[in-house]
Amino acid sequence: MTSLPSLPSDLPFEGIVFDLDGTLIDSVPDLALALNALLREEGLPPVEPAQVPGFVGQGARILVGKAMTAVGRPVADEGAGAAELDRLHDRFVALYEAKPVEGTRPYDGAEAFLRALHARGVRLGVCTNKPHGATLGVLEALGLAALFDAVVGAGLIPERKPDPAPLRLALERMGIAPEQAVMVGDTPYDVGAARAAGVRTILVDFGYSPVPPAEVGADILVSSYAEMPAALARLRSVTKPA
Ligand SMILES: O=C(O)COP(=O)(O)O
Ligand SMILES: [Mg+2]
Repeated sequence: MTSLPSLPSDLPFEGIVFDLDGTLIDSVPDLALALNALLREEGLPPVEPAQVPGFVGQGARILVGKAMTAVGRPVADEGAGAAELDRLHDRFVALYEAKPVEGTRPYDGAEAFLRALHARGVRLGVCTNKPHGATLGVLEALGLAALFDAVVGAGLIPERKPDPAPLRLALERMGIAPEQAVMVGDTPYDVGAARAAGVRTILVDFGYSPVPPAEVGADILVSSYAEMPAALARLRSVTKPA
C-alpha cells in the first residue's frame, strides 16, 4: 500500500476547499481535445495544447471565447454574438462531458494528500469554475468524488470566482466557518474569492495562472504537493487574510 504523507500533528484549520483545474488535476489534455473537436465541427483550425492553459480558470464560456479569438474568429459576448457564444459553449460542454478524463490526471501527490487529509477527518471541498456536471463526472471518473463533503461547480449559482459566493456556498455545505478554512488554488480568481470570503490561501505555482504565481498575493506559495504538509503548518502564523 502506498504510504500517505505525514501531516503536522496539530492542524490550524478544519476544512480545505480546493480549486480543480490547474490545482488538483491537469485537465488541459481533455479541454484541448474537446476544444479542437468543436473547432473542427466549425470548420476552424485547431489550437495548440500549449495555448489552452491561458484559456482556463474563468469558466467554459470564457475558455471557448478565448479559443475563438486565438483561431481568428472572435465572438463578441453581446447581441447576436452572445447567442453564438451560448451555442458554442453548450456544444463544447457536451463534447467535454462525453470524454472528460482521456488524458486528465491528478498532479503528483495530490490524491495521496487528499486521502491523508480525509483520513485525519479534515473536511474537504471543491470550488471550481468548471461546469458542475462536468466537475462531478471528472471527480467520479478519477475515483476522487467520495473524498469531498461539498462540490460546487459553475452553474449551481450565477456567480463565479473571483466572486466569493461559490466559495461561501462550499463552506456552508461543509459546515466550516471562513476563519477555520483554507483555499488551495492556482489563479488570482481563487485568491480573489478567498480574500473576499475571509479565507486563508495556498497557491500552487504549477497551474494555469495568467500572472506570475509569486505576484498573485496568496498567503503561501508551493511548487509541489510534497511541500503541502509544511505549508499547512506555516498557516498557523497566517491569522487572517489581508
Ligand atoms: O475555467 C474553468 O473551466 C475551470 O477552472 P477552475 O477549476 O480552475 O476554477
Ligand atoms: Mg484553477
